[in-house]
Amino acid sequence: MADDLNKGLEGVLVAESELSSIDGDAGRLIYRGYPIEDLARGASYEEVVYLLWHGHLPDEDELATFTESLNEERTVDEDVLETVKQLADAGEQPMAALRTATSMLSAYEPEGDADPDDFDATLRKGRRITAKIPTVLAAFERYRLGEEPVDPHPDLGLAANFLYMLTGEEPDDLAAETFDQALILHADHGLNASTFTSMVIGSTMADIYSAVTGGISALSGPLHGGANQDVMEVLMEIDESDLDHREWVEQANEEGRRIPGFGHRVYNVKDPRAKILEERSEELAADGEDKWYNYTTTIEQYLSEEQGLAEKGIAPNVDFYSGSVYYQLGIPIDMYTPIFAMSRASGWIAHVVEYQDDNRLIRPLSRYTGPEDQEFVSLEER
Ligand SMILES: CC(=O)SCCNC(=O)CCNC(=O)[C@H](O)C(C)(C)COP(=O)(O)OP(=O)(O)OC[C@H]1O[C@@H](n2cnc3c(N)ncnc32)[C@H](O)[C@@H]1OP(=O)(O)O
Ligand SMILES: O=C([O-])CC(=O)C(=O)O
Repeated sequence: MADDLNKGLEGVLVAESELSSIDGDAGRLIYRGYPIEDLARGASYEEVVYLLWHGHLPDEDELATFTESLNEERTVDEDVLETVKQLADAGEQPMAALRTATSMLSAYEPEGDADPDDFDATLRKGRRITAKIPTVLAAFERYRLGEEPVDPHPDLGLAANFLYMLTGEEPDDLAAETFDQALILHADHGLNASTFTSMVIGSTMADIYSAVTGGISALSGPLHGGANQDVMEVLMEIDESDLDHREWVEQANEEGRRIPGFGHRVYNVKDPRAKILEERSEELAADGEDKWYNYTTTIEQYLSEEQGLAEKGIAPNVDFYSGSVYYQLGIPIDMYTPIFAMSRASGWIAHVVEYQDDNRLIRPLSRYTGPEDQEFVSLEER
């Protein structure tokens, strides 16, 4: 066993989890047994977070209490906001600003001294993190526009409140519902790279702020959460190019460029979340500008069928359609990956608590391929 090399831990089973399950051949995703389609259409993000953290869908009283407790935690300490402003003024990327601010939030955590195996306390901390991330991100956006942050709206849910704090205006129902759905779709996805990162950190019995900060770091890369921003940038590059979008993709292919938003370690068919986001993108396009939706569908058709990617099991992932959805909601492009983090934080927290409850330090092996028996030579004689 120790001699088998599994680069990228591909196909390696390292944990048991009751949180989410993916059937990569059927294109099926469930959270605690509920199909993602049902949750996206019927639940709110708050209900899904409750489901992930507490094991069942909340009844009305449970949801009201949970929502109120999240809403009460939305305010962020002035010191953290001051740092967020400094980061915005310095031109920091929003994902990096979120990483720094999330780490700083722990200094203002009222239960900072709680034992790491006090899982109720960890979930309360997780609630504070989940409630404050949207406030941090919206404040960052306001500061870099030279404006003051907008205070959280006590009567709006997490999704609508984020859009409100970003723009100062209450979103319409379509925007609020679409964004809420997007958050549900991104909340959890098995042992993806950022969740695994959080779990590795959690397996040392480190605190949840460290685990979430690590998750944000892992999510930022272009092979993972960073792909949603890349998709939109590709669509804009196509829009500005003299080539039509099929020719552009053909040329990119010849240059060996990978199209972001395609391919997945687990799915061999179209990601079920991409299907839902495609529908939302179409709906938003019918209400406004349709070129982004048209680009994505034509590119999907071209790559999947004419370039044969579908046959090779390379299909659109969740990031392929989220970019055009967020663009149509008026969200700045470099906020797309932070929004992914805003949602996925709930999944990281759920996995860390689940894993720590039956913890085993995560510590794999590497095969040494360096030299043996080197003769040490002192610095003066080298
Ligand atoms: C939320 C998420 O994290 S979803 C993923 C977001 N990331 C992206 O969208 C970035 C683009 N996609 C990729 O880079 C990859 O598909 C990954 C990293 C997501 C998954 O990759 P892996 O499981 O490691 O697959 P790997 O990179 O080995 O690719 C397997 C084959 O598919 C091809 N392939 C993978 N992605 C793409 C793509 N976007 N476009 C064209 N071909 C691709 C590879 O060239 C390779 O082909 P080959 O076997 O002929 O060499
Ligand atoms: O599961 C993965 O490898 C990538 C991921 O986070 C997702 O698709 O949501």
